[in-house]
This record gives sequence, C-alpha cells and structure tokens, in this order.
Amino acid sequence: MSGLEVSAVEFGYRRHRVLDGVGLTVAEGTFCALLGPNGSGKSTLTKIIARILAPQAGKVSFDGRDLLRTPRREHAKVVSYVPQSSEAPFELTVQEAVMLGRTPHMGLRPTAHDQAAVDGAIGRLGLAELGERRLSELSGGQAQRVLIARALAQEPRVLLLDEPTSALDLRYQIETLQIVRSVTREQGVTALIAIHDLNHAAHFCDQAVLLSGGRIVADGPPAEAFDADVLGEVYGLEVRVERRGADVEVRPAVLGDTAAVAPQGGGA
Ligand SMILES: Nc1ncnc2c1ncn2[C@@H]1O[C@H](COP(=O)(O)OP(=O)(O)OP(=O)(O)O)[C@@H](O)[C@H]1O
Repeated sequence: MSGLEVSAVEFGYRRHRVLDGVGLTVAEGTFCALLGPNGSGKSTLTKIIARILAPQAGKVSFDGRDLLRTPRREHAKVVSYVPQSSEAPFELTVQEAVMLGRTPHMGLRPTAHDQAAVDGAIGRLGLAELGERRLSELSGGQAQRVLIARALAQEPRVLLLDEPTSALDLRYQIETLQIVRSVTREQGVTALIAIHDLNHAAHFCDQAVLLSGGRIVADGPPAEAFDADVLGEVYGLEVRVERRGADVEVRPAVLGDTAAVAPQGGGA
C-alpha cells in the first residue's frame, strides 16, 4: 500500500505503558487527525514516527519502506515534524530557521531550489515581512508558524504536526489547517495532525483516529468515526454528534442543542 503504516506499536515510559498495540494506515495524500484526551499518547505516537522515541515493539513504514531502520538523513527526506514547541536557537532569523528544513537535502550551500522552497514556505505561512527578524523577537504564534514553515520547506512525503494550532489565533488556526489540507491535495503529502478540536478535525481532515487507553478506539472518515457514545466514554463528557450531509459537528450536551446553522462552505 502507498502511504503511512503503523502496526502493533508498543511504547511505555519506564513501567508506564502508553501505547498498547497501536496500528493505523494513512493512505498517501490523506489528511488524518489524531485525537484523544490529554495523556492518551498522541504526542508519543507522533514522536515515534518522527524517530524522536523508539518503540519497544512494532513497525512504521511509508510506501513499504521501514522508517524505523532507514538512515536518519533518508528518514528526514521523507518525514518532517512540527513539535508542540521548540528550542530552536533563538539568535537565528526566520529565514535561517526555515532553511534548517532543507538540511537533509542540502549540500554545502543552498541551491536555488533550496532557497525557493524556503521562500515558498515563508510566503505560505504569512511570514515574508518577518524574514530578517530573530526568533527571540517573535510572538508565540509567529514562532509556531516558523516551525510549520520549516517543516514545509523540508518538502516531506509525510508531515507530522503535534497540536500546531494551539498558540494560533482563529485566523491562523484556520489558515494553517487549510495550508496542510492543500499540501495533501496538491502535492500528495500524507499529513497526521494531533489536534484537540473535534470540529476542526471533522471539517478539514479526511480521516479521524481516536486514541484512548493505549489503543485506537475509532478510525475512519470523521462522519463515521465520531460516535456520541464512544466520544462520551473516551472524554468523560456527554456529547451530541450532529450530521449534516458529509459534515459532522460535535457539541457537549451541557451546551444544549445548536440552532440550525447552515455549514460554512464545503471543505477547505
Ligand atoms: N518523558 C516522559 N516521561 C514519562 N512519562 C511521560 C513522558 N512524556 C509523556 N509521558 C506520559 O505518557 C502519557 C502520554 O503522553 P502524551 O504526551 O503522548 O499524550 P498526549 O495525548 O499527546 O497528551 P496532550 O493532549 O496532553 O498533549 C501521559 O500519561 C504522560 O504523562
């Protein structure tokens, strides 16, 4: 199969078991949301695919190629990762930080293609006017957008994002999700995003995977994967799942029923 395959992954921090035989498949060009309550293992799973953590058992492959055993530079040509936060060297400018994304591809000096990939990513994330600014002079949301630009400049086949919208204002949350969706559509990139907002996941993603208790408890198109009983049990909160055609909206029951609002647009 072409795409990302995770199978039978086991991971524990010392004796604390976090992932207990996790398997999922994300077809090439698919935008997949990784959902689950705090502490359910979303970051741990993305870090395993990013090779920051090594699982105790299991396999991760892309297009049939074993990603856990491939040389690190080759892995970095395939997979880019946007962490929740970063300890990037703060003296770097935005341009220099985004150029770090080219490291796995680059020789001694950046080529015209390297520079074009950096400029394209900076433009896409709305950072063009901040190119010469140092990272230490950016707001939290601007710095988060630099991390996303760096990951796009890497021109990966698999884009992993760990809650990339948590520091972003509403406009940039939506723009970031639209950008990720469009790179899946235009470039066939396979994207896996750890995200808390079920409705953003439903609206922008093709696939929703729900982690709970170290296992995957739902996996499919959001309109099929979101079940009120399963979500209620996983989050410990009664919810209503409202379906309007292919669109689906999850609403805590304590907030009452929604007014009949027409969905905005159709996809991103
Ligand atoms: N470095 C660590 N050492 C020990 N335990 C850890 C470590 N990092 C995470 N954990 C534990 O592993 C479990 C899974 O954490 P993880 O960060 O993967 O969850 P998450 O689903 O991403 O959570 P959140 O939604 O809060 O970001 C949690 O119980 C957490 O306390």
